[in-house]
Amino acid sequence: MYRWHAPPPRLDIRRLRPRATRVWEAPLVSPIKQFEVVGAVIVADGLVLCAQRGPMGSLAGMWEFPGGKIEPGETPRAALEREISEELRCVVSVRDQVATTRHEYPFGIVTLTTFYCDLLDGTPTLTEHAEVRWLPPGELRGLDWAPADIPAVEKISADLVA
Ligand SMILES: Nc1nc2c([nH]c(=O)n2[C@H]2C[C@H](O)[C@@H](COP(=O)(O)OP(=O)(O)OP(=O)(O)O)O2)c(=O)[nH]1
Repeated sequence: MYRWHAPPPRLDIRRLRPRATRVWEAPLVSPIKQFEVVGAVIVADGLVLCAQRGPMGSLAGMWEFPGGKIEPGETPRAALEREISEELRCVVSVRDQVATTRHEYPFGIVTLTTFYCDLLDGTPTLTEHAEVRWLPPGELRGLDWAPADIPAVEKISADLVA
């Protein structure tokens, strides 16, 4: 007696789905760290305060605008007032924003927002920086700035150089 056999189902590779990756097979990729940072462009008597980072840690020896990371729940301006009080032992009032830039460093991505500031009280005192210098705006470009700061340095030079 003739028996009809259906042909075996053909393998359709489009229907093959990769099986779910098991946790222990997932690639070990740590997320890129992100830092929200504020910097103070303190201007007094036509001079701009520049600060050199200490010899240890990230961007050692490079020049920056004093400041630091914004803490959770803090506004950028409040963070800047706090950082300047902690780092330079003086009081500033925060004025207009200069620039916001994002730079990818080997250790993470820094989004730096800089503000013009007035010095209200105190004399900048070194607590963690190697050095501070008051420079005319036209001389800012001569320092070895942290890469995230370059657009702000350009903007300040354009704003303040007569
Ligand atoms: N403060 C400051 N940090 C800058 C500037 N440009 C720039 O790339 N950075 C980088 C350096 C650091 O990696 C990061 C800020 O970290 P920080 O160490 O100064 O911050 P912080 O005072 O909150 O430090 P910490 O308490 O976490 O130790 O941003 C700048 O103009 N000012």
